[in-house]
Amino acid sequence: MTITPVQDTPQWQALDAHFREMRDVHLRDLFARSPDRAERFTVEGAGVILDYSKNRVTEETLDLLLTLAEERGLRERIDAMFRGDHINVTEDRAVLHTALRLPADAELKVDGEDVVAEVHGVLDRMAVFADQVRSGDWTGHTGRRIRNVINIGIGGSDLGPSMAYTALRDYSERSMTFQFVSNVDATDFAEAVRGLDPAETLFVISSKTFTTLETLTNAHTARDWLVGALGDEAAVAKHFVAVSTNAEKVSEFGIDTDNMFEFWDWVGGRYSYPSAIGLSLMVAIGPDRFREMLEGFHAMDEHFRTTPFDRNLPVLLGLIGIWYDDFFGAETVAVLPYDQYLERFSAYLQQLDMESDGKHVDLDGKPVGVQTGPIVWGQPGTNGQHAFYQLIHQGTKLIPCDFIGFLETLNPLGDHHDLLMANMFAQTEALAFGRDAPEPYRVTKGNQPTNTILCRRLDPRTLGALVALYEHKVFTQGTVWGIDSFDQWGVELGKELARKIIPELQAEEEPELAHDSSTNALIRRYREARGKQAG
Ligand SMILES: O=P(O)(O)OC[C@H]1O[C@H](O)[C@H](O)[C@@H](O)[C@@H]1O
Repeated sequence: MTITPVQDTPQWQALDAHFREMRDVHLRDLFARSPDRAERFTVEGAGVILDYSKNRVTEETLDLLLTLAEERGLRERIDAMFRGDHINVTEDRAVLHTALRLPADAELKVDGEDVVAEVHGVLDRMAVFADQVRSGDWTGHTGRRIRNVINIGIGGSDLGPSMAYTALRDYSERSMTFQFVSNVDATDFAEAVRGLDPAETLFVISSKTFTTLETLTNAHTARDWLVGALGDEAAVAKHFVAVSTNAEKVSEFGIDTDNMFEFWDWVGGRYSYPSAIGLSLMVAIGPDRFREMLEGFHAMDEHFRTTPFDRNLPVLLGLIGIWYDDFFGAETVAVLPYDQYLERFSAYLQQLDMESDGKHVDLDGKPVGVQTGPIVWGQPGTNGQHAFYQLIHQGTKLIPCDFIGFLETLNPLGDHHDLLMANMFAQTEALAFGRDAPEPYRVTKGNQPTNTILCRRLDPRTLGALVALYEHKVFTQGTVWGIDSFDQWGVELGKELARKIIPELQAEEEPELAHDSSTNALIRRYREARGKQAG
């Protein structure tokens, strides 16, 4: 494949010229010029409304960005992804998270396999298991019903289910507890199990590869905790289930593959929570709600696949992001949900976006000549307003923001929701238009761009649509940059070095250290303290 560096395309150069005309244009003027701007720059799809009018764009900007997307082959790439082509080139894999949410009567064959039948086969098994646990039919080793579910996993095998569980807590089984242990720091496990009765606790060991250091360490610790308390190795069968693509490693660990829920190498870790990786979530919210969530994902998938780009939410979100990232030089994007249930949403998006588009070479392996994926961050509103918003309003940086809000609340208490939403609307207004004042320190210059994303209410369907919106935004951007959004080689070096350092920390004899002087000294200092702690 030979891909033209994006900055060498005439469309990019046209955008560059246009940027020089646009960089000092104020949102005040853009709104003054066209009274129907909000109407023209609002689109809706899969139950999600996107008002992108408070962005520093004109119709011309959008035309240029849309032409760029077409020139970069976005249409063909979307079709290739949904078809199951091996678009993850460095790992030679299909990228088919969209197949996880196809309805049962859909058809998709990939590499000779009927993907839809496989997906629904696993979903049905998950549903049977989830119902058994929820109803108390699945009992622990001593016959007690399961009251606590702990998912052990990290990265994509943790962030999706934990974010979605938090987001959908209102729909979850309140008589049970759900926890997510990820960090290899023992504190994570120790605090999760504090006060829990092992006889009532189920561990879901989630790992695509089943080789991840953190997850296997936590899984072994969990097994020791459980077997130590119940006094019988056989207890593992009733208290451990696995979610993985790697049956061999699962049985090596000691989990019967009858208690394993499968997914496939065409599901990337950070795209995996609509697969069996969502098992703990399904136990929490029940199979019906889980399927509604998949319908929401699918609705946004279809919107992305079939809607013309000028009305396509993920495409617009992606292209507007590129406008700031590459032309205005914005380094970050803040995602600010005005809903407490979405408190983990930006942490989830960090992996989705930064692991996907944090790349320095294109599909041909040549250095990318432009900035790729942004730094994603954020906190739920209104908390952020009393913390970091000051910098967005009056600092020297350009920080594009996505505001996410809901027209209805799940907790209608007094006038809380009016106050919450008033704050959200006020922020986007203040950021766009600012305020003049005689004292320089009071001046708020405005012209800070925002997207407003509105949905009716936070339910499983809406959550699915929102996640898919961001998945496809990331894909749109990766396609324009010409990078592989589906590998993550950058995480390997640190893992390899850690594997080398572990025995150096643990060796009885002083090891020969061949790192740089800083790393050597840090290791020696740690060994010294470790020796003292042991002594
Ligand atoms: O699911 P696992 O195989 O345990 O992988 C867990 C995570 O670890 C890796 O380091 C990757 O960076 C992530 O993309 C992945 O989600």
